[in-house]
Amino acid sequence: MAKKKLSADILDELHHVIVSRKGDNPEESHTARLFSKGVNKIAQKVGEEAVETVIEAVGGSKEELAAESADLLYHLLVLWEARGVKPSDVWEALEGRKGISGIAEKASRIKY
Ligand SMILES: N=c1c2ncn([C@@H]3O[C@H](COP(=O)(O)OP(=O)(O)OP(=O)(O)O)[C@@H](O)[C@H]3O)c2ncn1[C@@H]1O[C@H](COP(=O)(O)O)[C@@H](O)[C@H]1O
Repeated sequence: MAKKKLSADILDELHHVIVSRKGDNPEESHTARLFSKGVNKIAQKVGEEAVETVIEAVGGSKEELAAESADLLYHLLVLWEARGVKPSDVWEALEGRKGISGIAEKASRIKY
């Protein structure tokens, strides 16, 4: 069987699953459990997953870095939903930065 072609579309699919878990039983769904704990706890989890990603980036294998990155993206999507941010809001922000050098953008922010 042909292997499914994976792309960032999977983030939109995951977002739909995350939204569908709202109000579900926290005993049966990790996502529902996170929502039941509130934004502060979800934000804390994102911070933990970010640290774990950084640890794997400097000392782990590529596979471990990819796995921790997946954990981070999942928890970040849950955080966005908990704060009412849609993935498309973030995609728009990225789209708006296309063609703008990060270095030039930073220089434009420096005030003397
Ligand atoms: N991508 C993920 C995903 N990545 C990580 N995790 C879970 O995140 C948890 C992280 O474990 P930790 O011990 O760090 O955190 P914790 O259990 O909250 O413990 P504490 O930090 O509270 O002590 C694990 O239970 C992982 O299984 C995920 N849980 C769900 N998903 C996706 O979400 C979908 C829906 O999941 P449910 O909501 O559980 O049905 C799944 O089909 C997946 O596609």
